[in-house]
Amino acid sequence: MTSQTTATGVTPSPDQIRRAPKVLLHDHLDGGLRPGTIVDLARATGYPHLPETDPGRLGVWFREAADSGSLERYLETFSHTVGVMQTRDALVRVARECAEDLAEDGVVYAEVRYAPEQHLEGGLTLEEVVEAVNEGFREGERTARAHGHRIRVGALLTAMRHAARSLEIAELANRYRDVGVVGFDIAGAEAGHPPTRHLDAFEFLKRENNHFTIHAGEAFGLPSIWQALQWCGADRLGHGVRIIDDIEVAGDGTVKLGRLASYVRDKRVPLELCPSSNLQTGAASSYEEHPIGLLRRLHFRATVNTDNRLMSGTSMSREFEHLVDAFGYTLDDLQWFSVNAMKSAFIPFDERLAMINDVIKSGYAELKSEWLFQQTASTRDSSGLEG
Ligand SMILES: O=c1[nH]cnc2c1ncn2[C@H]1C[C@H](O)[C@@H](CO)O1
Ligand SMILES: [Zn+2]
Repeated sequence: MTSQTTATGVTPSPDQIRRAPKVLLHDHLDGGLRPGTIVDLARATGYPHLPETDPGRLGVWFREAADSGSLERYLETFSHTVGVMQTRDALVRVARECAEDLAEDGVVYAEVRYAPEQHLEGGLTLEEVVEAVNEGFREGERTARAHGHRIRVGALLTAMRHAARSLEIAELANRYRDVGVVGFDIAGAEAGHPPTRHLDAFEFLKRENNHFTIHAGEAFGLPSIWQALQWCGADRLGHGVRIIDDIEVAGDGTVKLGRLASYVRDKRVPLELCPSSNLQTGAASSYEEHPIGLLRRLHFRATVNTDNRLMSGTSMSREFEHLVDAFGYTLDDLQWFSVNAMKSAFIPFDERLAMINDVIKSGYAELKSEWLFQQTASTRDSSGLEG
């Protein structure tokens, strides 16, 4: 694909997409390990259950096993990544590499989530887990900077929705809120595990003026989104893609929003959309048919995310590439998604504003101006003015 103009902007090349400043709000630490690191850690920690020990084949195994059409089967693959993340050293390394990989991909701000309760089998306490991951993120930010990339990473602490530790994890997130943790989440199989089972955790966080997102509207539809917003008070929706069920598009193209979809749009509720992940779990059937196209047109607060880079063999750049191919998005569209995501981050308003004005808008302006100069040069060449 080469860069070209459209009426509304510039269609970006893969290289421009990689260099564009990107913001990632929904990425799982235990869904983004490098295959080679999983093999190393399994060897170092004596984890005997890996389905493959060659990194290349292991990467393929994760993508294929996760490509099942069911969220429950998709989630089974995490037993191997979580299985090798049970020591302090493993957690520091995985978090450091996560920050490095995101920075290398042009992500300038990321909120990365994980469930501390899943990393206690080697004898770590919840606090030791959080401190190890924070240390890894700080190291990764430093090594990224040494390689010429700037990234800031905040952690979201996830509680598993089938378990009963959400209040404890919410309290943990609150204790570490000014030291690396920016919010809270619940994840895991959606059907049969409504978010309302965790009301005490959400009410605690609201009383503390803290932030949280909820995985909702992925495998289960509108009732899950409604509960997450109207019972639990979620600030953002993890996925939320099934809000599309409350939007009717008539044959003549007119669009009618139901009450819930109107609320989500009117209140600017951020949707943490994850296109590739949705294709694997069956929440969408192709990139072209993914609801993000309509949601972007209707000006929902849509954001683009990776969910699990290992299981989907993806990155932020690849997610953007898929959308550029499917919907003809321009640099202006990618900037719109990035600004939407930055507006929706859980860090303070003044810091979000500075990221938008001093990093994101200026980064996209630079990419757009590059194109302008290339065009000018080739126009002058072909007009013979240079001769
Ligand atoms: O897309 C998802 N939906 C629900 N749960 C998920 C998804 N991706 C990962 N998880 C779960 C599995 C991980 O072990 C856990 C914490 O990151 O979150
Ligand atoms: Zn997720």
